[in-house]
Amino acid sequence: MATIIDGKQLAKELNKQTQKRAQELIAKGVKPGIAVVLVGDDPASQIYTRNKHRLAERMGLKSDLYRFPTDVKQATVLAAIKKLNNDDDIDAIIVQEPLPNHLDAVAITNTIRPDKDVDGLHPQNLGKLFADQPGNYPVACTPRGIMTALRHYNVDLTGANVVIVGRSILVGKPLLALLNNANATVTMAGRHTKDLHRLTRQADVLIVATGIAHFIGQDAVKDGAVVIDVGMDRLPSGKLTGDVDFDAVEPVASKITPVPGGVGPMTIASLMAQTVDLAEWRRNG
Ligand SMILES: Nc1nc(=O)c2c([nH]1)NC[C@@H]1CN(c3ccc(C(=O)N[C@@H](CCC(=O)O)C(=O)O)cc3)C=[N+]21
Repeated sequence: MATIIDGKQLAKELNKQTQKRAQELIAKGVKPGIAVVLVGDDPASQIYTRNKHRLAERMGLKSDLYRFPTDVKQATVLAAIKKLNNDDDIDAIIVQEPLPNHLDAVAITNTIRPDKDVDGLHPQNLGKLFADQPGNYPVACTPRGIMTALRHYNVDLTGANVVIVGRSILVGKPLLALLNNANATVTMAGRHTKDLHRLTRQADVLIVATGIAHFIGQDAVKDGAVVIDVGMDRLPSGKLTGDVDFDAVEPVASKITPVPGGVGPMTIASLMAQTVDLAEWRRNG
């Protein structure tokens, strides 16, 4: 029987603190603002966009959505970002991933002002993270939320064997840096990894971000492992599920995140916290 890592509850506590910090800023005449650029109709992005907008409004933050059709031109997206870069009411800019193939995602990312880059995707922010530089800079919200959850549930990372399955710039790569900076021994795996299950069975902490429903079953998990599921997948029935077969893995894990109610709410709570951080940092350094 594993301890369930209750991301929903933990997010609630974090959101309370963020709301308090936001209210203090608002009292000083600064209303933290977030702008979301959404292209097309990716289902995970739609869940994310809806939930974060709802929470931002509840916290009294400014939350703007810029929605474009799938066939939008590169120049239109770049112009929207440049306008947001110069808008003093906007502290945080998100460009939802995935972007359609005809858009140049690298050029788009590089256009976002680093001090408004709430996803921590700009090479300047990623570079600081990989160099473990001190100081204030944004870090991708899902990795930030996962680190908060691991800390809260007293998962000892020093010397731990951590295996990350999934190498995306939004989840896997920043997690690699954060965990490495926390003295874990990190292995990055992906679809090309040979004998993947033999590798995942060695993990003290297994983090899965593949986007493939129930990719990890009981045979892929070591007894007593901590299992973090970043997946946000739909079963043919339409039900929301994760990359981990929760019912099969929960009996062998020591701690495990559910989907929904695990990493997702922590991502959104981290996004709100980091939006307030950016509002403070941009004004006070
Ligand atoms: N630039 C960028 N940054 C992202 O962080 C990003 C992105 N693009 N594109 C899409 C994915 C997906 N994502 C989610 C975050 C939270 C939930 C979430 O709140 N999940 C709830 C779902 C509850 C419900 O069903 O509404 C839960 O897990 O409990 C979902 C999805 C962030 N992403």
